[in-house]
Amino acid sequence: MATAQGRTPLMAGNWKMNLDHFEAAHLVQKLAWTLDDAKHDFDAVEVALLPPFTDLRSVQTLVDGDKLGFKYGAQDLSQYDKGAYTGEISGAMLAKLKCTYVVVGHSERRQYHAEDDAVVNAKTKAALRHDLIPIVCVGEGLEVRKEGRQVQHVLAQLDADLAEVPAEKAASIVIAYEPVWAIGTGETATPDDAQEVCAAIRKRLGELYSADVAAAVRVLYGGSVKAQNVAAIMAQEDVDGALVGGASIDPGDFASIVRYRDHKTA
Ligand SMILES: O=C(CO)COP(=O)(O)O
Repeated sequence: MATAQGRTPLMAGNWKMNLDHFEAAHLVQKLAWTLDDAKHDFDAVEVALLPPFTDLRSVQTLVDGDKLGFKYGAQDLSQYDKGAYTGEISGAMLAKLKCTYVVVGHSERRQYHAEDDAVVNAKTKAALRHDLIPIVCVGEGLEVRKEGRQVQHVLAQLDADLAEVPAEKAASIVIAYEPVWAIGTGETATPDDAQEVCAAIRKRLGELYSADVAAAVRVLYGGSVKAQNVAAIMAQEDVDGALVGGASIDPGDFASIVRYRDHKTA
């Protein structure tokens, strides 16, 4: 069952640099048991696991072998397809592991690895070359938010990150709005804050591409999403899912987030 807007909600767990491959297998199994107990319909609410690179093979083996219903992907990729780039992982390697998604331009990559919009754009195009769905992250820092320039800031990132991405590819992309000040801080954007920027992103996609592309693209919110706040955020018209950090490595918490439709909203 899609949202009222016809888009399938996506709950994506960004494990960040947590869990080795043993721990990954444990989490996947616990999550599978919990969701199976709740008879979760993966077609109604898609669930993506985004573990560290070293866990991907284990996650793939479990998910594919036991037909668990999860999608999975990586947290980053190289902008290059192959060659002398020590330490990098290519889109082709991720595609070979049957990854569906790859996160691009997470604020932690931008901040700690000096990835600018040109790099994020190159990585977005690299993902698309290998038929991976990029989850392109955008979001403002606290200073920008205090000045009330969040929409302007995020749209400038979006324009640059999607430069030269053709319309036929753009419809499959996922955009994640992650205000930097709300990541790992316990601070959550209010549902209205999330809606304001997610709606602006969708409007811009309409301007850059077409009304059809704008209507098709899923826009996620990320930043301290928890079982307690997810339903109110998901009730917003232009929010199609969540990119969850901390709460995604606890099977009970993440299962509860995935099952947000069971929650009572105040
Ligand atoms: O960065 C995030 C997901 O990519 C959000 O992290 P938290 O949910 O831990 O705030």
